[in-house]
Amino acid sequence: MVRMTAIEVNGLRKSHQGFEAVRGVSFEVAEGEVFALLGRNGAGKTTTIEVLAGFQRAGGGSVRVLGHDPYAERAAVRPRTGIMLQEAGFFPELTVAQTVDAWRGFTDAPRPRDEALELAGLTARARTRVRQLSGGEKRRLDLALALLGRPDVLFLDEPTTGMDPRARAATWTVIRDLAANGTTILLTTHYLEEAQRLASAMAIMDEGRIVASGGMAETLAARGGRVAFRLPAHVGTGELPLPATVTDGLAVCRAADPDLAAQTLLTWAAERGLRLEGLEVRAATLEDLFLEHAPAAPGRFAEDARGAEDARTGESSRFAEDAR
Ligand SMILES: Nc1ncnc2c1ncn2[C@@H]1O[C@H](COP(=O)(O)OP(=O)(O)OP(=O)(O)O)[C@@H](O)[C@H]1O
Repeated sequence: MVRMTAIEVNGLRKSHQGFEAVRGVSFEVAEGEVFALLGRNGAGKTTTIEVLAGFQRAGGGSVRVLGHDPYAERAAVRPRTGIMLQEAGFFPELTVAQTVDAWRGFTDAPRPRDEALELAGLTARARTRVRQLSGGEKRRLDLALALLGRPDVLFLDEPTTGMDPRARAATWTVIRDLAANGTTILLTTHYLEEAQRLASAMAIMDEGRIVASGGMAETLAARGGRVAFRLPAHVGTGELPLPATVTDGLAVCRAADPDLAAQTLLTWAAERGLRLEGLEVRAATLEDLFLEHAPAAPGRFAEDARGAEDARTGESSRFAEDAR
C-alpha cells in the first residue's frame, strides 16, 4: 500500500509580536504515522501545531494537512482533525459527561459519549465535576474530546503531562491503536522515552529550527551507543583499547556497535586481570540525541541537563517498568 502524505510543512515561518518562534521548518508525516516533534521549552513546537491546526496563519512557507491549507481551507480540514492543546478551556462546574455532551453538540457524527469516556479511561469519573479532576484526569478529558470526531489527523501537545504511569501506558495504547487504524498523529512531549516508544519518525526543534530529524529506528541506529565503566585504579585513559572520555572516574566509550566495544574492553581487562566495575552497555536513546542537539542554555539549566544525563538510565528503566 502506498502511504499518502497527511501533513506537509515546507519552510514554515511564524512570528509572535516580532519574535520569530518558527524559522523555516520543513517535515512530512505519512498517513497513519506517529510523528514526534521534540525540543526544549520555547523551541516552537506549539506554534507549529497551532499553524497546522489552522488556529494561526503561516507567516512564511506553506503547510498542508490532508492536502489543504488548514487556515484558508479551515472548513475542509477542521472536521477531520482532533487537537489536544496544552491548556484546555473547560467549564469547571460541568461534569465530565456534561462536558463531553456539550462538545458532541459541536461535532459532526460524534462518537457516543460512553465510547469517548472509555477510550480516555474516564468512565468512572463521568459524574465528577471538571474542577474536581486531577491534572492527569483533565488531560484524559482533553483526549476524549479530541477523539470525539474520529479524526483522520490528531495533534497532541504534551498529551500525557501529569498522568500517572498507568494512565500514560493506557494513553500509549490508545495512540498506537488509532495509528494502526490509519489516524495520523503528530505529538509533542518532553518524555523522550514516550516519543521513542510511540513515534516512527521525529524532528528535534531548537530556537525555531529543526536540528535533527528522520526515522526513529534509523536515526538511533546511526548514532551508535556507549559503553561505560569505572576506570580501574592505576590505569590511564591512553592504556584502554578504545578511545574514551573519563569524568569523575567514569570512562565512556562511544561506539557504532556497543556490544562489540564491550567485548573488546572485557577481553582487554581479562588479559590484565582487571575488573570493569559498573560496566553498562547501552544502545543510543532519544535522550542522548536530544541532549546532543538541543543543549541547555548556559546557567542553571545546563547543570540540570547534566544531572539528567547521569540519572538517565535509572529513571527511564523505572518508568518503563511502571508502564509495562
Ligand atoms: N502569543 C505569543 N506571543 C509572544 N510570544 C509567544 C507567543 N506564543 C509563543 N511565544 C514565544 O514563541 C516561542 C516558541 O513558543 P512555543 O510555545 O511554540 O514553544 P514550545 O516549543 O511549544 O515550548 P514548550 O515546550 O515550553 O511548550 C517562545 O519563546 C514563546 O515565548
